[in-house]
Amino acid sequence: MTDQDRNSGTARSLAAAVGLAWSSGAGRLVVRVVLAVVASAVPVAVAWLMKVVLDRLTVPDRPLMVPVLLLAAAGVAAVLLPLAIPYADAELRRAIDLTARRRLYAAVARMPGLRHLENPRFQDRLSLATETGTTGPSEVVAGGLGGVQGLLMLAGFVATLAVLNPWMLVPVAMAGLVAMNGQLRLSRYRARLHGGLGHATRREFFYAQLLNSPSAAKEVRLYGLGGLFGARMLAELRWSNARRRQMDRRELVVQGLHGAVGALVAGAGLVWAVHAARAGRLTVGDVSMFVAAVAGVQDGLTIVISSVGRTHEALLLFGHYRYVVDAGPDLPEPPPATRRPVRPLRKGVELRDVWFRYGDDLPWVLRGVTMTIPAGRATALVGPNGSGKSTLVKLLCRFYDPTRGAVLWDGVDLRDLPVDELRLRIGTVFQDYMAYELSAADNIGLGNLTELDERDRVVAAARRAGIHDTLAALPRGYDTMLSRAFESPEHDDPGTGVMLSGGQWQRVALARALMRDRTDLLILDEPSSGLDAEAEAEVHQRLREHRAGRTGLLISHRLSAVRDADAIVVLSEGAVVEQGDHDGLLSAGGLYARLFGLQAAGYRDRAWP
Ligand SMILES: Nc1ncnc2c1ncn2[C@@H]1O[C@H](COP(=O)(O)OP(=O)(O)OP(=O)(O)O)[C@@H](O)[C@H]1O
Repeated sequence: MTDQDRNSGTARSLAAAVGLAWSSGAGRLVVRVVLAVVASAVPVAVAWLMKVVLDRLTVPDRPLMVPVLLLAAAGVAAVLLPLAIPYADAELRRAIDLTARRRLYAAVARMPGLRHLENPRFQDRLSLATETGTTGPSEVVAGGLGGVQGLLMLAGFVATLAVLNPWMLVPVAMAGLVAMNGQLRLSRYRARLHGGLGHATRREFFYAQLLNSPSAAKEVRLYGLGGLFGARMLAELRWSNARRRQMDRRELVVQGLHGAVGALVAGAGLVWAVHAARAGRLTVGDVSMFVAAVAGVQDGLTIVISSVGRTHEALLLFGHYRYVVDAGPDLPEPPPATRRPVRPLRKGVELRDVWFRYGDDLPWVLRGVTMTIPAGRATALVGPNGSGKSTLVKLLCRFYDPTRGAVLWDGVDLRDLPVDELRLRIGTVFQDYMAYELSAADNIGLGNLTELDERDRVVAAARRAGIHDTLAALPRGYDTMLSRAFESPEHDDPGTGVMLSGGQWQRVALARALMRDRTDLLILDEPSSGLDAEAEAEVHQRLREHRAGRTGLLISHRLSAVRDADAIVVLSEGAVVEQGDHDGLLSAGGLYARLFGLQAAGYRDRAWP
């Protein structure tokens, strides 16, 4: 990246950050600017008033009351401003943070697919955007206002110094320029460091979560993984600390040099002022103001330099936020010319020579899959681990587009259909379904937001999934929290939360998908893997009744569950290797027959002691 690109990127980030601050609360921003201006004027005013008071003190009968009263007023302002400014900053920060988060999460929610979210590089930038990006604009504003305040104060004292001894300005300005350059380099280095730490920080967080999470606790304890994960977490932390230490040392050197040069300049100035006063060229008031002016210039420079550094660094980090917010959708919208409404499924969903891989540098997962899920029929998809079944589900829900080939809804390419309309017509139980730490009713109702609060619909879905009796018997029925993570202070209240078993959770997830029973396509990816034999048979019986006349795609490794499907498609290494009904596939003697034979033998022939 050239310096020019970098500068224009920083300028765009600056404009975006200020725009965001303005739209979050113009009034608060104006108040904060006024406070910055007043805060910069107070020290200059105090220095001048002090000079006036001292000079008048040495001459009898000169009126003193007005400058003394003004000095007292400036003193009150000097006490109140350091309290008011952090308060105004915090108010501004809260408002900006709210807007920044709203925009960030809206941008992520606007990504209809999974390509961005499943990309580790995007995840790194997203975690940086979440961690530092949302505070970026308030940092930019606070840093910018600090800079304005420092600059105004600097201007006042520079003018004062110019009146007393213009030559003093030369070393002061040189020391300032050197420090400013050092600070800019430091902030660029610090932002690069933050960017480089993103991955290590995520790994560290990942290990910390494993050590703390109740869901990982069983394996962590049984396999004695605590020490290993702890050591790996600390290794990530040590690695990040080493880089942070390097940064701190650079900062120490640059800021130490700046401070030493500043102190030398101030010392030399003081020697000159004392000599000039002795020689009668300066009054006592002049000396007092000179000392205040040199200190003020140094302070002003320090404020400007650190504000520039802080703003610059915040802008560079804000770049990650802008990257995520501006990333745009990860699936192309259908162009208006070819965009078609999603009609109820009449013929079926067809995959036509579908090839797919997750990235250009990754292997093919689907290799020329051609198959049809006919409307009103139950189709089963089976195949060994890693053969691409769940990936195919992702394409059906249009989380990804095929790399080659097409998925057609009644002959219309999914890419020509509005994705949100399409998804309203699909109900899915994913293999890695979610267990929301919410109430039982919410866990089911989330499957259809328009009916979230319709208890009878929620109960009907729970009945179909065979989980109604369990949920109705909970301490607060459907309003019981399915989690103990947010236990209320009334610890002995059993209604605060319960834990479900794996199979019960699976039924809840199934009920969630069944909330969309008016949809056209029901996809069940391993819906019964956690159920006991009786429960599985019962759920499949219910699903058979529910499926009657509907379009369904059932994925299961338990071939007994798919044997009565209208058609069974067998996938192996990303390709369809056979399809037909259960009897036809058995007599064909291919992969399906072999897998079915193995499972059946497992039940039949095992000799138990
Ligand atoms: N997000 C992803 N990024 C990269 N590769 C992926 C991703 N998801 C899945 N894969 C790869 O795609 C291949 C197929 O995975 P998929 O989950 O579709 O198989 P499956 O047939 O559902 O397997 P199983 O029966 O074990 O559930 C695997 O090799 C897997 O590593």
